[in-house]
Amino acid sequence: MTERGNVYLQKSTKDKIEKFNKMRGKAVKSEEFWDLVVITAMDEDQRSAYEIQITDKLERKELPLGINYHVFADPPGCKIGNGGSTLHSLQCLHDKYGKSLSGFKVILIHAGGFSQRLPNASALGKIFTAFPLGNPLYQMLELKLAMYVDFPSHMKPGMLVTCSDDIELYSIPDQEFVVFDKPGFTALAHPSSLSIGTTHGVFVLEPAEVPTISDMQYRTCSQFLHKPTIERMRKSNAICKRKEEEFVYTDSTYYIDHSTAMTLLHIFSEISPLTCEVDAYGDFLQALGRRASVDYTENTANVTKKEKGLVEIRRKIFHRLKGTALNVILLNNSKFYHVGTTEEYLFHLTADPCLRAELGLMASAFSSFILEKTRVCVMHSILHPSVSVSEGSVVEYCRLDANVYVGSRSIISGSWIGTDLKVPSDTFMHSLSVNLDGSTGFVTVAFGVLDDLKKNVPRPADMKALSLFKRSLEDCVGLWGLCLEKVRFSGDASVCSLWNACIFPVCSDLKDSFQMSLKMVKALDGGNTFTLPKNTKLTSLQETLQSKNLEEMLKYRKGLYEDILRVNLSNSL
Ligand SMILES: Nc1nc2c(ncn2[C@@H]2O[C@H](COP(=O)(O)OP(=O)(O)OP(=O)(O)O)[C@@H](O)[C@H]2O)c(=O)[nH]1
Ligand SMILES: C[C@@H]1O[C@H](OP(=O)(O)O)[C@@H](O)[C@H](O)[C@@H]1O
Repeated sequence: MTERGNVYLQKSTKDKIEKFNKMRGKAVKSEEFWDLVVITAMDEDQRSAYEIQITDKLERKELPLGINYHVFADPPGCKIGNGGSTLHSLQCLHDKYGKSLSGFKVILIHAGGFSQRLPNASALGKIFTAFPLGNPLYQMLELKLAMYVDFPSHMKPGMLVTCSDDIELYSIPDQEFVVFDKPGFTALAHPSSLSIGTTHGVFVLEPAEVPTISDMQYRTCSQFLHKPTIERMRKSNAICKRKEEEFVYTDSTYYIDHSTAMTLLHIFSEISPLTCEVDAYGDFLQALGRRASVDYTENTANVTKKEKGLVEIRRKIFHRLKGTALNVILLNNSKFYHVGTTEEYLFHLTADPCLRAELGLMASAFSSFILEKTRVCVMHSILHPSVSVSEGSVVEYCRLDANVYVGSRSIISGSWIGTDLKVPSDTFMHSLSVNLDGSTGFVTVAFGVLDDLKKNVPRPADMKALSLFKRSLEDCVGLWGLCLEKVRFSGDASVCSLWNACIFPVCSDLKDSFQMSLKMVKALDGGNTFTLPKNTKLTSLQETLQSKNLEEMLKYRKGLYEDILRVNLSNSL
């Protein structure tokens, strides 16, 4: 992107944020905003957690008022993916609004799933991930609504489909608008490197009627490739060139008009109840365009679980959608950010100067303490003035007592860190509240920031192959004085991973919980020894989420909120 492009991008992003800020806590006119904001959840439990948070946000005047916010849970049973959830949400909307849906502009934000790659969002949801900007503090939901704030007034009734772990920034010429008025699908497209293209959707464009270079172009797509290899991009003519530099146009968010939404609803009636994951990108967009071919339906390389019936369902979707237009809006001065892993989260919130400048991210947002450093991120937290947070780290929803030290590239979330404690670098620690036999307990999970929570082995005896803080899990449990054979994995015993390893103590106090887990972490670097007290109840992150005490976690955040307001008020006097 040129320097001039960058200036436009920053200005345009700032304008959108300002526009959205004016809508927060105010009743909006129907023309200027969405008629319905719909968020999807994986199950009823997640739905109620999201609903409570939306209600609290409306009360705190963090969101525009006067429109309907809905949270729809996926039906019970197998995971249906964001495509299945799109279909199910359409059904819920149709059941609720009937014919009047044909007049509504809807934004559908997918937020189901465990967020295993960004586990500080597992309990309360990725869409409620805090970002260091705004007053009141933004979460991903506000960021999405702000970045798309110009869409509803230039859109025909229909639905904008988006996920909760990506952000798109764009600028277009003054007096022009992103217009969604065409039948079929209309997707936003961003110039990206070929390597980004391998992990997202890539558009193959029909030749332009009149070749022009502009910040925004309306084009047609002949084929959509999902997570293609570079070789495939080349073979399919997906690669474009500007000043000798190769790039591809990748996907993010897309719009469907009302009549296409009804086609999807019809498809749903033919394939429900769903017994497999359907992808809103791979399974819908690959069926579109003149050159779409059924071949992809057999390719299950990108599918997490290869359930029976998947290929058949994909084929049905393909045949029903074939012939539907795939329009693309090339946003040539735009950026796509994915914030769905701990690595991406740390980079964009601390190290990345681009997103910081574009969104105006702060080092310290809605917290009791202003940090001098720029490459850190403290949000919704109370820090004693003697605290030190090293560069590259994020602290959110925490209390840090006197002389606490946090090393670099660490994530601390929802915790209370007692006086004089030192958290090593590259450490992820997240405290959660649980319901235990009628009383409240606390669990602080701890991982290396780059540990893979999804990697699994078939038997507990194979835990040597799982790596925690660069040590094998087998070594770790030995260092904590645990008997190898007694280590439990919650849930499905044939899938043993860091996600379901019952290695974290349940404590009766939040501060003690952090301290005990920190001792375990420190025992792993050889510096300190630590043996878990006999009869300590141990649990996993998976099990903790199943028995999470939502009220307690939200109460803790609310307490912090009130204390921060109080501290900041007294500091300003
Ligand atoms: N409602 C619903 N949303 C989903 C489902 N699968 C994925 N999503 C959403 O689609 C988007 C992309 O999915 P992923 O990045 O795989 O989300 P995830 O499963 O939470 O991520 P990890 O556990 O970290 O791999 C996210 O916004 C998810 O919330 C689903 O089965 N139901
Ligand atoms: C924004 C979307 O991200 C998806 O990836 P995941 O978040 O599902 O990993 C891709 O699969 C889609 O093609 C699209 O790019």
